[in-house]
Amino acid sequence: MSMIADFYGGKSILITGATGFLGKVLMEKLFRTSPDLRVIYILVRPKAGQTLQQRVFQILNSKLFEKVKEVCPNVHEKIRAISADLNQNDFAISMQDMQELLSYTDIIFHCAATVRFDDHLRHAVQLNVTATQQLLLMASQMPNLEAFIHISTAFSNCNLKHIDEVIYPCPVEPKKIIDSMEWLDDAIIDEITPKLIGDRPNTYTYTKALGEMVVQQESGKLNIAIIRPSIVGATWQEPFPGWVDNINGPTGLIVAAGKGFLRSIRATPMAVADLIPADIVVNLTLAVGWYTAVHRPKSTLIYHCTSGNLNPCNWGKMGIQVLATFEKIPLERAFRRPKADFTTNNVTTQYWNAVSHRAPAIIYDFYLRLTGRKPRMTKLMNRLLRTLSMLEYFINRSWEWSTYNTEMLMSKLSPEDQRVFNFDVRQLNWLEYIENYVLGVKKYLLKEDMAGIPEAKQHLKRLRNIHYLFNTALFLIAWRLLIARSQVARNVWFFIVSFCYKFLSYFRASSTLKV
Ligand SMILES: CCCCCCCCCCCCCCCCCCCCCCCC(=O)SCCNC(=O)CCNC(=O)[C@H](O)C(C)(C)COP(=O)(O)OP(=O)(O)OC[C@H]1O[C@@H](n2cnc3c(N)ncnc32)[C@H](O)[C@@H]1OP(=O)(O)O
Ligand SMILES: NC(=O)C1=CN([C@@H]2O[C@H](COP(=O)(O)OP(=O)(O)OC[C@H]3O[C@@H](n4cnc5c(N)ncnc54)[C@H](OP(=O)(O)O)[C@@H]3O)[C@@H](O)[C@H]2O)C=CC1
Repeated sequence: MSMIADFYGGKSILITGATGFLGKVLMEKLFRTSPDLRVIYILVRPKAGQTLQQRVFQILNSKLFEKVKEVCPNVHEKIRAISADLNQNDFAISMQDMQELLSYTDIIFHCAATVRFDDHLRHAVQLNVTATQQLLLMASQMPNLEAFIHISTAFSNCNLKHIDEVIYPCPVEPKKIIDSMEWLDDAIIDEITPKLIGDRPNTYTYTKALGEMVVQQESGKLNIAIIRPSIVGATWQEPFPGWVDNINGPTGLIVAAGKGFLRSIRATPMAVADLIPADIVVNLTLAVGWYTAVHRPKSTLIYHCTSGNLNPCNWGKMGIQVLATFEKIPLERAFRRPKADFTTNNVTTQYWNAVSHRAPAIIYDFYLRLTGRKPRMTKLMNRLLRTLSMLEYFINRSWEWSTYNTEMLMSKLSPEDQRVFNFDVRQLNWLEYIENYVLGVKKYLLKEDMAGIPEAKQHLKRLRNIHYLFNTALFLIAWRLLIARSQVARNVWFFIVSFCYKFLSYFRASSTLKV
């Protein structure tokens, strides 16, 4: 009998960010392990021309929720989508919905955030700080609330090398930042952003750190915990291996490598790749929800959900396994054969960017133009290079995260809960996980059919032949130009040709003698 699954039975749970990558995996696990929960309220905004209902319908009818429908056939009755925009005052929730939320919510999982690294500070503060503050205010008016679980990131203090499960204060108080965002204009905000974020690489990590401070300051009498996952990757085991549906973190680069766009990446192969599968994050989150509500720790506990100190993998190992998987199971219609390498300094990075990224894009766009089509590869390549430059900070450094609270929690779980809500990253086999991750990218993100693999392999063979042909032509042109200009080159060429001729004459003579 799982105590955690039992705990969520009959509960009304509020999830923000439920339409996001982590939010969906969280909802799925909740429904699957506690089908008798009362309701899951999700705060959703209409998006991309879809109504709330259409968004929920799409989620519930996705592959991710197939198992849920077997154990919880009335899942659509247990999910209550509430129209909300976290950028608005009171989240633009109707009075009636607000009343329902305040009266019934037992547990809150706050996952919503902007995870864009380059978001404007005003927007990042609004979502990652102000919205968190507003949600805490709402929570403080909920008479039945048992726990408030805030999802942060292990990189909120990435300016430090060793990070403990504590909140590190930022120099400027979050309240001051929130206030100033109201009256400063965009130009001034742009100017002060580098000063405010200091030695953090982007507005995302900075505002997530401010968000944690707000949680600490506004906790009041609430029962709160903070979870800090590192780089969340595809699922490891549940509901099935390799599920992923967005291009954040390493996923976008895996796609780019598989399609042959990404040929070189500035990374330190030995730096720790602190990936953590989404299902591990979700299992820890649910265990933390249970522990916080039932054991009511005296202070706000922070849980690191990281892999580096317990079962480290590095970018080198990951990169090799990604490419090895693409050898066996290539993506369809690749631009070039998947072949990439790490560079370690600025000069080689610039060189390979010019030779392996920009030049092929220009040549391909030239070909598109010649054939009357719209050029697009240069634009796409510039986007990839920009993304690479944004991610570089995280793939050239290693961090140490202590995991005392996470390990303490593991020891408090019953053997059954340790099995059902497994967040022990030591059991993960990286090579197997990465292979499933790559397969998941192909199947669930790109929605490619496995039946297309032979054709994808054929396509790669054609690309290889084009590559050989192109290189031979390039060599011959270069050589021809050299011969025309240099006596030494002409002499070498004469020597090679006469050597080959003599070699062939010798073989012809000896085979004639044998006959
Ligand atoms: C020896 C062998 C070597 C072999 C090497 C090769 C193997 C390769 C594998 C190795 C990989 C190593 C990778 C390491 C990556 C490390 C990542 C570290 C991240 C740590 C961060 C901390 C973790 C967190 O807490 S946050 C969560 C992570 N957040 C992110 O990842 C967000 C990052 N992204 C951004 O900030 C932006 O997207 C940005 C700035 C990078 C690019 O912005 P831009 O405006 O240029 O583009 P977009 O508009 O954002 O998107 C372009 C395009 O993509 C579509 N899109 C965007 N997001 C999504 C999405 N979530 N889902 C689906 N589609 C998305 C978007 O619609 C655009 O499409 P269009 O068609 O052009 O409209
Ligand atoms: N992915 C990762 O690698 C990591 C993530 N995290 C943290 O985990 C949490 C979840 O991240 P993840 O699932 O990857 O992120 P996603 O970008 O996939 O999801 C973000 C969620 O927030 C919602 N949201 C954004 N803006 C608003 C708004 N104005 N009103 C209502 N909802 C909004 C999105 O809704 P919509 O669908 O409408 O856009 C979406 O549901 C975040 O707090 C993030 O900081 C921490 C470490 C690593």
